[in-house]
Amino acid sequence: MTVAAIVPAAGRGERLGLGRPKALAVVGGQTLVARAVDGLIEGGVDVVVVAAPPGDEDAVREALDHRRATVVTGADDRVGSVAAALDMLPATTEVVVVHDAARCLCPPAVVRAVVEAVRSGHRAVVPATAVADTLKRTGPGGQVTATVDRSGLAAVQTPQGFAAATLRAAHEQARVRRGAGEPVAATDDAGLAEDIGVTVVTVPGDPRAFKVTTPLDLAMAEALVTAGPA
Ligand SMILES: Nc1ccn([C@@H]2O[C@H](COP(=O)(O)OP(=O)(O)OP(=O)(O)O)[C@@H](O)[C@H]2O)c(=O)n1
Ligand SMILES: C[C@](O)(CO)[C@H](O)COP(=O)(O)O
Repeated sequence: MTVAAIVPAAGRGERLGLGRPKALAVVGGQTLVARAVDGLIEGGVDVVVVAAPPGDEDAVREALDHRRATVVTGADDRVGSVAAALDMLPATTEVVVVHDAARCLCPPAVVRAVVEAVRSGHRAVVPATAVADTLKRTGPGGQVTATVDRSGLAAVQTPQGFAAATLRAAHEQARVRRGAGEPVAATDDAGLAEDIGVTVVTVPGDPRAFKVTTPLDLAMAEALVTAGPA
């Protein structure tokens, strides 16, 4: 059974503000994209396809060095980048995990848990953590309009795992809807699977799988790498 990984790495990293793609930012001497790919391979995936920012494909290939990964050109948004990589997966692929380059310190154990849950028969699997903050709904002027009951809420990470046919069907529907001028609101692949009626299950996520989004996140990643294994 081939387990493939798609690594969306084509974002511009506007919130990080380095003036170059976030996937090429460096933590402990390694780029985020290289770290993410290493974690996936250590987690047991057989094939890796990375979506690079258009124009930065060679820089991503260089960052990946000798790693077993194919680089494709990404798109304007994450859904398009994942779709471009999905087209490149071998036909023998049965399980696919989609993993943000930006979640570069995700422990391989999370990759294994997600793959195992798909192998056991779930069509869509996400790692999830509890929400720590109190959540408020806000209106005009930032005024609080309600306190949200967080007991039924989870913060969802990547890698997200899918039966290959499910991920293909979910992206095909998104493509068709976009082609018809309909907006596709999902911010993750599990959301696209939900849109076609697939049940998504959770496995425990890990705080180290946080997404490097801002300069503070990058500093936190650097500190964690310097501190060594938890
Ligand atoms: N067009 C895009 C946009 C995002 N991503 C990837 O999706 C993941 C999650 O996206 P996010 O953290 O929001 O990254 P950016 O889009 O780069 O961030 P920003 O909004 O600050 O520019 C990242 O690994 C990013 O590279 C992608 O492959 N293609
Ligand atoms: C896919 C994701 O990492 C799940 O938490 C997240 O939705 C991606 O972040 P974005 O800011 O929505 O691109």
